[in-house]
Formats: sequence, structure tokens, C-alpha cells
Amino acid sequence: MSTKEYTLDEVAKHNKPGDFWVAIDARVYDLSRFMNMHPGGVSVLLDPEVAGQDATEAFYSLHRAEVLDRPQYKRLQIGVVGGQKSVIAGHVPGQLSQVPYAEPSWLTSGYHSPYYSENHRQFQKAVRKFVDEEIYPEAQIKEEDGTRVSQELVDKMAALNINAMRLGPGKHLKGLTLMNGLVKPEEFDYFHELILTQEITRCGARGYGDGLLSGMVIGLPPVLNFGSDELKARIVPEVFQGKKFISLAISEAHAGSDVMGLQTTAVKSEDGKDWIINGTKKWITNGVFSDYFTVGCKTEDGFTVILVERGPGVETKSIKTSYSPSAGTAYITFDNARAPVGNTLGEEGGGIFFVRGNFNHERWVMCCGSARSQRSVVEECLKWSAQRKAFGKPLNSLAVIRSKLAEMMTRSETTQNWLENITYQMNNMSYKQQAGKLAGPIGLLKAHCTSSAQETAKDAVQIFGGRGITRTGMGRYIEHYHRTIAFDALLGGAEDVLRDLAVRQALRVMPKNARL
Ligand code: HEM
Repeated sequence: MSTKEYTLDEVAKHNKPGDFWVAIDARVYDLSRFMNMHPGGVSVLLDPEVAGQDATEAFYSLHRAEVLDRPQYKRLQIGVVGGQKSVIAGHVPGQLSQVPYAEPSWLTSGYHSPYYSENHRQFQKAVRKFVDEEIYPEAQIKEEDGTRVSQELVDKMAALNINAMRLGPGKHLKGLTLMNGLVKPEEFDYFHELILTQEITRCGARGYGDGLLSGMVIGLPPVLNFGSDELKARIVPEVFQGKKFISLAISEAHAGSDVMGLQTTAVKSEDGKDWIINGTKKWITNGVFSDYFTVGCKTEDGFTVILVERGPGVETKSIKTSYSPSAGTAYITFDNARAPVGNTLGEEGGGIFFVRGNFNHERWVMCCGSARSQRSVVEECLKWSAQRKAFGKPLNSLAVIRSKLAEMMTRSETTQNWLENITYQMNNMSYKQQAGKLAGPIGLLKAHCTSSAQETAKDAVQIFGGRGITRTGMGRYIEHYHRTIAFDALLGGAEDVLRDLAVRQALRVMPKNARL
């Protein structure tokens, strides 16, 4: 970047087509050649208040700050304005946002929390830096072009054991070096995992985010918890190391939340050595590029979960959903596909219990993501309503806008605070206690998260207007959020089903002698 100094008077001399400069935030840009390619056209630039002038306000009311970080535009800068300092705070990788409500209170200066230790804080810093530098840039590209996460990034995540940490605390972390030794495996808890999930969510690329091995997050725990020792020794390390990919294959065209209505069958071969699997699975995240599938099947004794390896009889094809194909969402067909009986996860016929248990963790992870992305929407709306002028005043001078902001902030804060309470319970309960006591609250929290997220998405589009439905430019985050918000509300159980689950669980423990 050139640091050659110019005065505003010098800049003002270059105000014609072919010889055109502007100053933006104390930096001088030569747009002489670019102006004919400018996506916003030439005429806006030739406005006497822009041509050769300090166009900072005009620029930031029409472009995201990141535009100037793109390499092709960075090189348009020829120097700086002498005696002026750049004041616009763009995003600095690894740093916390200073916008109110843009960070959870535990990360906001002057606030306190009983839940997070100094180690959590160090961990958050390291994860944010990694996400901002390594994941965020790739996420923006791949969400658009639809290709899957790069092997290079998967390898970097594996080197820090991020893949293993995304499965939460537990024996699977034993002996691993986590985040270059920042946290000891035995000290890693659900708050570390919450941090990891929330930091990754900040990328704001919903399809790519799911493509970033979320199939592993939900598909590997049944192997870890219920696979034979031989199976675990073979599968788990190669998945953690990012050499092989796995997904959870439960839902079908015939049934989603109604797990007992599934139709895929598994019968034993004549010699009793193999399962023979027939049926289909739909909406399987990461299925397109998975090597392994944790498959829910109807068997003689009920519902059995089997690890099926990609091979003869297993076909996957991409389903076009409203988010990016980089998620690898698949339709899967099993036509006489085989899996050794040793690949049975848990007891034959007993699959429903641990699939339900597995759902708790999956839903909690989704709550972590939902709470964080709502917060990012609040930040976008606070910034936009401060910089956008309507009727000669900033948008936030309108009471109706402030009222929407208040609702959004409330929803974002309630979800995070409830989530932290549940996370604390998880830290202090055994897996079995969690399955018994937290299925209802987690179901309720997830339904709350996703319904409030949908309200927030709707409000954000109103605040951003046309930009909220435009895939590029100022509203791109909001457009994406609004387009993809329904995913959270469906994946891992539909809202009504989860609310009902919570109420039924509460009714089960109602004291028989309770009276008004
Ligand atoms: C370094 C200088 C500039 C660069 C690199 C630049 C680049 C861009 C780009 C990439 C877009 C497409 C929309 C987006 O991705 O955000 C755009 C749109 C636009 N630009 Fe610029 N621009 C520059 C300066 C200016 C200035 C000084 C004005 C003055 C008013 C201006 C007015 C506009 C307008 C009106 C649009 C259309 C916005 C919309 O569709 O909402 N640009 N510009």
C-alpha cells in the first residue's frame, strides 16, 4: 500500500473522466481506468460532491467496508491524505467487535460471567483468529461456487484437532494436543465446544458451514459411543484426521422427525455375516462426499443403526436446496448394499434410544450456531441503521426501527443466556443424566432459537429493504440469513415436534399430588 501523501487540493484537480481520483477514509484512490468498469456506473462518480472529493460518506453508504479489502480494488489506492488518519473500523482478523450486542456479554468489556474461565478466553482468541484467517475467506468463496471445503483446510483443522473437539468433551480427546496445547483434553468442556461452534458460525455461510464436517459432528458419535473397539480403532482416527468423511443418514423421503416411520431395511445375509440394506435416505448433510454413513434401518427387532461404508450398492446424488451445494446434501440409495454385522452400532433393535440421545447434542450444537448468527444479524442491523440515511436522518432515528432493534437484541440475548445455562447443566451431568433431564429443555431451546431467528430474519429484511433481498452488496449477510434460516428450524427436528417433546417430558415428571 502506497503511503505517498497528497493534499485534498491535489486530489481535487483529478475530477474528470480519464483523470479521476477520490479520497475515502484518508486514503487516495486513482479510479481513472476503473471508473468505466465500476459496478455502480460512471455517473455516480462524476457527481461534483464525489469527483475529486472526500467521498467517504458516499462510499460507505453504498458499499461494505470489505470492498476495499479485495485485492483488485486495494491496488487502486495510490496514497494517503496528508495529516488525516483513517477512522473507519473495518474487520481486523481475530479482534472482538466494539458494536454493542455484537459479542456475547462474557466477551464485552466491563461485563462478567460465572461460566467462562481464563482458559475459555484464551481458547476463544485462538479460535477466532484461526476462523477469521483460515475459514472465513474460503467460506465466502465456496458458499457461492458450491464446491466442498478444501482438503487443505480440513488438514489444518485436523492438525489443531478441531475436528475432534467438535464432538465435545470425552474420552475421544485423550492423548490429543488441542489447539497447539492451549487446552488440556481433560479440561475441555462444553463451553469450549460452544465457543468453537459459535466462532465458526460467524462466517455467515450456512451451506458451507454445514459442509464443514457437520456430518461428522452428528454421524460419528454413534460410532464413538456404541461401535465395537475394532470399528472405533479403524474409523475414528481417520475421520478426526480429515482423511475420511462421515454423515448421519436417518431421514427419508417418507419420514423425517417421525424416526419410527422409516422404511430402509436391513436383513442378515444367509451366512449371518453381513447386513443387506435396501432403501433411500434424503437430506443427508455431507452425504455427497462421505465415505461412511451412520444409517438408521428397520430390522427384525425394531430400529438398528449400522455403519455402512461407501461401496457397491451405495449411490449418492446432490439435492439442490436453498443453501449452497458445498454442504454436500445428498439423496442416498442403498440397493443390496452390504455392511459387516460387526458394524452394528449398539444393540440390534435398540437404535432408537441412542439416536434420540444423539439428537440432544446435535440440537444443542444447532442452538449454539443459531444464537451466534442472530447476534451477527443484530450487528449488521445496528451498523446499517446508523449509516443509512432516510428522509435526511439515520434510519435509527425512527422509533419503528429502534423497536425492531430492541426485539432483535432481546431475542439474541435470551437465546444466549438460556443456552449458557443449559451448557452449564451439560458440564455437570453424566451423558445418561443429560439424556434424561435435558432432552426436553434442549428441544424447547432449539424451537425458541429457531422461531426467534425467523422473526429476526424478517425484521432484518425490513430494516435493510431491497438490500435485504439482494445477494451482493450491503445486505448480502441478511439476504443469505433470511434465505437459509429455515434450515435450522427443520434440521434436528421441526419446532412443533420439539415443543411437544418438551411438554410430554415435563408431564411425565409432574408430581401426582400436585394440585392448585
Ligand atoms: C475505490 C472506489 C470504489 C470501488 C472499488 C467501488 C466498487 C464498487 C463495487 C464492487 C460495487 C458493487 C456492489 C458491492 O459489491 O458492494 C459498487 C457499487 C456502487 N458504487 Fe462503487 N466503488 C467505489 C467508489 C464509489 C464512489 C465514490 C461512489 C459514489 C457515490 C460509488 C457509488 C456506487 C453505487 C451507487 C453503487 C451501486 C450500489 C448498489 O447497487 O446498491 N462507488 N461499487
